Amino acid sequence: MAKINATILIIDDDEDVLLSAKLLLKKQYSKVITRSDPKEINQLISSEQLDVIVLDMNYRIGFNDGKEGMYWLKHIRSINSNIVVILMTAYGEVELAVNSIKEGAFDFILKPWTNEKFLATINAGLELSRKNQKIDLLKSTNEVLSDNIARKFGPMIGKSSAMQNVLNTIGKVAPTDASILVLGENGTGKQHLAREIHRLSNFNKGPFIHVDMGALSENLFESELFGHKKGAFTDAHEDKPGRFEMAEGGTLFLDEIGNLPLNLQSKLLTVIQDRKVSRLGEGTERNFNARLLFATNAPLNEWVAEGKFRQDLLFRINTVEIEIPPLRDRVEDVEDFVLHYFNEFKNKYNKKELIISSEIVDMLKEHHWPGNVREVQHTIERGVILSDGKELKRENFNLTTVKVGATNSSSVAEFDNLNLNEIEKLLVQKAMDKHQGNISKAAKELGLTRAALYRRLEKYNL
Ligand SMILES: Nc1ncnc2c1ncn2[C@@H]1O[C@H](COP(=O)(O)OP(=O)(O)OP(=O)(O)O)[C@@H](O)[C@H]1O
Repeated sequence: MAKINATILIIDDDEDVLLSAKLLLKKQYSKVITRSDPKEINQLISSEQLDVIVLDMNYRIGFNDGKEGMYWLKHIRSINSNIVVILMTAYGEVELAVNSIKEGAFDFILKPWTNEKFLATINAGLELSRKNQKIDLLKSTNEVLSDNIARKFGPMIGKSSAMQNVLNTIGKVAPTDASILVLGENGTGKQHLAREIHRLSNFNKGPFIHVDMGALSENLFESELFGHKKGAFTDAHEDKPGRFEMAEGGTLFLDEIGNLPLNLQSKLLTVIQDRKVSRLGEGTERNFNARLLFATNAPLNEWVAEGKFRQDLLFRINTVEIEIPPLRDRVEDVEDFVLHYFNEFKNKYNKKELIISSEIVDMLKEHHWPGNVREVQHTIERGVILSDGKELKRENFNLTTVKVGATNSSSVAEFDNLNLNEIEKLLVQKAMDKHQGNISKAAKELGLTRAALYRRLEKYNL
């Protein structure tokens, strides 16, 4: 029979005990170390990858109060709480052993032991030790991934007075527990701001969990947000935590909150009020402790009046409301965005010699940017890719939408008599025609996510 790959340390001052334990365990496990003096623990913990330590409770002749065993148990746990400690105790010291479990021992083995029970206890301990190690690994992986995502979002750009006001407000509210509702058109940077609030908050050591309500189908909302128990519905093949649980100790960002169906709005309200969640199909409630942030580009106040959004929920989520102005209303920021993305993409596409003239920057400053910052990002990326000389040229950009200030341009005339919704509909239609219904290409051109474009197609019946 193949041995289990594990290192077990046994410490007991009785050489007979050590010998018989070693004879039994070495048939099962790849490495079994025995020591009679617990003082060697420190050195062994640093030199060996220990999975389980089996520790006697008493070491000095005549002493059987178990104090030494308890001391070493606490000591091991303070150095590495992933190592599973199993205590060995003689008949009559069971009460002591039970106390040791309160101090973090995994279990105890009564001397003299039966081999079967001894092995079963060690195997169970080993399983826990493996789980502890896996959790540690996942925590580290999670930290690296979160860091990578945060880097992808980059620095906060916005020297315009409008953005300075926004940043000033978040500086004040980020360290509080207040729920924040971020408003703004698509691509204005709502998620970017939510991440900045998380960074400045007291929850910044925890995860940032983003839920795009616009991308969830109606029957998935509940289980995504609150989790489910195995068997709660046909596809629930295993227990699964919801996003509320995943955000524990961090921030839960519910994006496009306006997309939450009415019946779930009341459930969300109860969860936020009680700060408790229960998984679908499960009776027990779990407390949650996470910062809640919300965002939408929907006119929630109008929706309340139309009965599409619950007023009590709106009051709960908008303790502080922050509106990010569209980019056309903070033209002072355009140049910084252009240069930021220009540097990013010329590095990415290995065009380090490429330059951008002030004429091109001025041209870009005049553009209306209906897709806001995301449109700048995509426009510059496309421009850098299409450029072939040393300098970005006008023709590398395909700016066909309204130009601010270009009063005699035909595109302005075309939009002159339309309201914002009609212009949006026209732009969406144009992009869809141009790309023959290809959602990804049209979304990219408009500076929208696919989900955001789908919502508009639905809204305008296109
Ligand atoms: N102030 C800013 N500084 C730097 N980058 C920004 C800023 N605002 C937005 N961005 C960048 O613009 C892109 C779009 O921003 P984001 O996804 O936060 O917008 P959004 O309002 O949440 O969009 P949507 O409503 O479509 O979900 C992201 O790449 C983001 O990093």
